Amino acid sequence: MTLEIKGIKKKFDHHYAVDGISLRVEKGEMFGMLGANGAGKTTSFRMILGLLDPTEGTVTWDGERITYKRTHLVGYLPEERGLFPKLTVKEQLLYLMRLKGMTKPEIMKEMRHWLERFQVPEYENKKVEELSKGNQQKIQFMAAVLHKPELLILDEPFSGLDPVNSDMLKKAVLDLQREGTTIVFSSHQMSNVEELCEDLIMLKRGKPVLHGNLREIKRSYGIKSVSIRADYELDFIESVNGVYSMEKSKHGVVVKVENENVAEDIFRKITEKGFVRKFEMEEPSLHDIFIDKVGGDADE
Ligand SMILES: Nc1ncnc2c1ncn2[C@@H]1O[C@H](COP(=O)(O)OP(=O)(O)OP(=O)(O)O)[C@@H](O)[C@H]1O
Repeated sequence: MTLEIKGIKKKFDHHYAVDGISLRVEKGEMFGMLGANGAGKTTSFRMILGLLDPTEGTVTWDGERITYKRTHLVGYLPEERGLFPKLTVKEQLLYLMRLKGMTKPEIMKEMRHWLERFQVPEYENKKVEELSKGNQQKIQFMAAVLHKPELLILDEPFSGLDPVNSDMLKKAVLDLQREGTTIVFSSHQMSNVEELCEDLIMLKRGKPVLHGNLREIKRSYGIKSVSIRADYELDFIESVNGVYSMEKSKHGVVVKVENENVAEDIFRKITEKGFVRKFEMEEPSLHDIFIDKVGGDADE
């Protein structure tokens, strides 16, 4: 079972919100979709789910388009949360999950399982409007997973959650992946993406600017960060060719360099001056890569 996206584009009026995305996500994979606000993530999700027709290109799950007849195979946590505030959690989930083809006993069993898991069993008969935003999100998440979808699309699942709830949800997402669910999610929090996904795509104004395996992307990414500590003045490093920036920290300096050769050059120069207490090269964080690739479009 594979999610296969081939050359999708979506044009609104005169501009392309999504402009040529192709990717494959294999069964059981966790895939990250990144981009600044307005980059085209939600529009892509809607096309994957068949809620929006692509202007060009195709999306298939297990070789077929996702039409309303196949919605029981997919789960969706939309960015704009869409629960009915006046219904109780139970009424809400009974309504939504029946649309996915589940029976009442199945829904009740799964609902109680998830309410226990999220440590809110007492919410069953509470109205949604009585719950905090974070707890409403747990219910919305349940509405995306109760029917055990094969493909799960999560649009900003961790936004607005406190660290405890965020971890709880992360664990749930990882367990679903372990059970074989294929998951595509978006997040503006790069640490979540680093923690969860193996492969990702980064969008800028609807176009992919990076695509592939996270570890591979980091390894092959030119810019590295070098942390240096020595017993003498290091200001001269700033003027070495290929140095992007230098920041002083409590224990030395952190230098961003164009590539490994520049780091080697710096290493040679400082060892000529005397004893080096620390010289450590780090791969860039996804946050750094995001800022570099998406640049002015990001409001992070
Ligand atoms: N129905 C629509 N009609 C016209 N323009 C739209 C419509 N939906 C989205 N857009 C535009 O398409 C672009 C991409 O929007 P989209 O919501 O997909 O971005 P996003 O990456 O999900 O952003 P965010 O991180 O803010 O959620 C934006 O410029 C948006 O204004």
